Amino acid sequence: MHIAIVGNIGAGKTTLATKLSQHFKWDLYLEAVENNPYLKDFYEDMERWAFHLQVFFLNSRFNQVQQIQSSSRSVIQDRTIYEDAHIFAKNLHQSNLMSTRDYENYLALFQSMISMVKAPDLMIYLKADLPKLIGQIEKRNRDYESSISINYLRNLNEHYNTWMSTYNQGKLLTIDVNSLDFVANPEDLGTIIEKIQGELFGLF
Ligand SMILES: Nc1ncnc2c1ncn2[C@@H]1O[C@H](COP(=O)(O)OP(=O)(O)OP(=O)(O)O)[C@@H](O)[C@H]1O
Repeated sequence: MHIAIVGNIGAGKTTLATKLSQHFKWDLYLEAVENNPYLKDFYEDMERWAFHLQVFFLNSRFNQVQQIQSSSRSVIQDRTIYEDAHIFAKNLHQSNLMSTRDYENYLALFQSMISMVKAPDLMIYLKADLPKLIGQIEKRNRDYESSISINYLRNLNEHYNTWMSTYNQGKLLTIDVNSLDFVANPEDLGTIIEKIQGELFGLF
């Protein structure tokens, strides 16, 4: 079984994925952040590094999906290959930070790869408004994320809402995390676990 958590920067995907993997004894697949050779440069100059970063993420996510698909164990994945293309690359192109030539080249590569990718059995969308996202990005205080603008986050959120409203490739559970704190409040985590159980094992 393949469960994936999707959502904007700072939505809390990594934290929730870690907690769910412990609770359900699922294997955990995180994003390659520490050894990403482009992320820091990208945040300093998006236009210069957009294409390089997107190709890196696409390849790393594709490798991850292949591992997931060949595993016989249940897994939880932090962010999907769909978000790279439908959210991040699309936004960079629309914001004139990636040229049409590079974007089309990227999309052709994505199309070749996606034909080999099976959608997750359950997708969990962590939906958060800007104040929540900003608060969590500030709290974790990663050096390279200090240059993220409100506008960038807002655009990404709009892309998320558009993409999620048309997603039809599998089960989707949307969780509004604006007023939840699944780190400080165990009952908030309990509510989320119940919802997931309902989706995965419920009768209807
Ligand atoms: N395709 C992409 N294009 C641009 N930036 C990306 C892409 N995929 C991931 N990132 C960025 O890489 C970093 C990954 O960090 P991390 O794995 O902690 O995820 P996150 O988005 O911050 O999620 P969360 O806070 O919900 O766990 C973030 O700054 C994220 O936005």
